[in-house]
Amino acid sequence: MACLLLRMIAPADIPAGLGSAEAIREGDRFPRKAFRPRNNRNLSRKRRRWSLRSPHADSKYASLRFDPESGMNLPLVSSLLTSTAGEVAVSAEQKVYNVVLKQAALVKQQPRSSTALDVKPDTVIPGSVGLLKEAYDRCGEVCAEYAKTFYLGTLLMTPERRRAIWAIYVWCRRTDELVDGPNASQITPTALDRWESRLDDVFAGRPYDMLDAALSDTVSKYPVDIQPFRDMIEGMRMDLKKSRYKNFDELYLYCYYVAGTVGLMSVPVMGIAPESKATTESVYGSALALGLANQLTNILRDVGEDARRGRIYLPQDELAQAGLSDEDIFGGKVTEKWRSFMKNQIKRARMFFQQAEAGVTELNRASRWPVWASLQLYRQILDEIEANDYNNFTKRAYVSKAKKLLALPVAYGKSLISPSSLSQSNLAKT
Ligand SMILES: CC(C)=CCC/C(C)=C/CC/C(C)=C/CC/C(C)=C/[C@@H]1[C@@H](COP(=O)(O)OP(=O)(O)O)[C@]1(C)CC/C=C(\C)CC/C=C(\C)CCC=C(C)C
Repeated sequence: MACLLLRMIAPADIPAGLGSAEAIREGDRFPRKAFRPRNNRNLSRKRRRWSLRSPHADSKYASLRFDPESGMNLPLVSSLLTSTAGEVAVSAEQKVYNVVLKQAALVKQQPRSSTALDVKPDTVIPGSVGLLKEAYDRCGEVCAEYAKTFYLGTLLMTPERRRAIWAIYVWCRRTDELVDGPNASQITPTALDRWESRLDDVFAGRPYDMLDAALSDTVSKYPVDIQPFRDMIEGMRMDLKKSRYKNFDELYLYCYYVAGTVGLMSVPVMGIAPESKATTESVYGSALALGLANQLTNILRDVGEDARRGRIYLPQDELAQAGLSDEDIFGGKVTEKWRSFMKNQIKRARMFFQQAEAGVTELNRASRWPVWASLQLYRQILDEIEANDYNNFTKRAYVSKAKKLLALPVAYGKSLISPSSLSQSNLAKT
C-alpha cells in the first residue's frame, strides 16, 4: 500500500529510465518532510584550461611525495600549473586535497567511536514510520543486484553503517547510470544540473523519492560533506564534454570526480578505528587513493572498449612521449611501445593502491573487510592485464571466480589486523 501511494514520479528533466534496474530507475516517491537540513553548501566552481608544467616529469610514475602536514603520501604528479598566459594555478592534486581537508575537518568535529551508537537515532515522523526502513531495504536490494560481493561484505558492518553505505552506493550508481546507462544519450548538462539541485534537496532534508530519502537520512546522521557528491556530478559533466585528457593532471581530476569521491563519501560512514593513531587527513588521503587506483585500473582494463566509443582516458602527453598516438589506440595493436607505456601506467595505478593500503587498517574493524576485498579484487585486474600481454584492446582482463573467492578469506585475514597491532604505522601520528 505504502509503495502504491508513494510511487515515484520521475522528474521531467531526468529521463524515466535512469538505470537498468527497476529500483534504480524508480525509487518510490518520498514525502517531502522529515529530514534536517545540513551541509547544504553552495560552492561555485570555476573551470579554466591550464597547461601542465611538471617539475617531476621523469619521476612521475615512480614515487610518492610525503606531505608532513597531512601525513598523506601524495603521488608525485605536478603541483604547479601555468595557464597559457603564464598565471600560476593549483594542480588537480591540490584542488582535490582541499576537498580532503574539508571532509576530514567535518569528521574531526565528532569523536571517534567503535559503537553503532555513534549515529543519531532515527527521526520518527508520523506517517512515515517504516518507510525509511523500506527505503534502506530497497537500497540494499539494488546493491545486492549490482555488486554482490561488495553487498556481502557490507553484511559484516553494523546495521546502521551498512544501510548508510547502501544509500551512498545507490546514489553513486544512479549518478553513474545517467551518463553510462541505457538512457545516457538523452542526458544533457541541464539534466545534470537538475540532478545536482535534487542533491541539494537531499542534503536539505527534502528527498524526492525513497532512494533519496535513505541518503537524506544518512547524510543527516553521518558527517558527510556535500562536496564529493557535487564533484561526482561534475565528473559526469566532464564525461559529456570531454573525450581526451591532455596530461595526468587532467586525468587525475577526472578520476577524483568519478571515483576518488566515493572514498571520501564512504569513510565518514565506515568510521576510523578508535584506537587508530593516524591523522584523519591521512585516512581520507588513502580513501581518495583507493578511488583513484580503482578508476585508473578500470581505465586500463577498458582501453579497447572506450576507444570503440571514441574515448581515450589516457594522458595524451605520455602517449606522445611513448611515441604513440590516438591512431595507435584505435588500431589496437600490441607493440613494444604499447607494452612499455602500459607498464608505466600499471606502475602508477599500483602506487595508488599502495597508498590506499596504509589507510584500510585504520578503519573501524567491521568496515575493513569489504574495503580489503574491493582493493584486492580491483588490483588483481592489473595482474590480469599483464597476463594478457597488455592486450587491453580486444581482451577484457577479468579476475576469475576462483581468484575472487580466494581473495575473500585473504581480505578477511587482513581485516583482523588492527591499527594498534601495527607498531610502526605507515601513517603519520597525531
Ligand atoms: C567498501 C566499498 C568498496 C565501499 C564503496 C561503496 C560505494 C559507495 C560504491 C559506489 C561505486 C559506484 C557505483 C561509483 C559510481 C562511479 C563508478 C562507476 C566508479 C567506478 C567503480 C567501479 O564500478 P563498476 O561497477 O562500473 O565496475 P565494473 O566496471 O563493473 O568493474 C569505480 C572504478 C570506482 C569505485 C570507487 C570505490 C569503490 C572507492 C573505494 C574507496 C573506499 C571505500 C575508501 C576506503 C577507505 C580507505 C581508508 C582505503
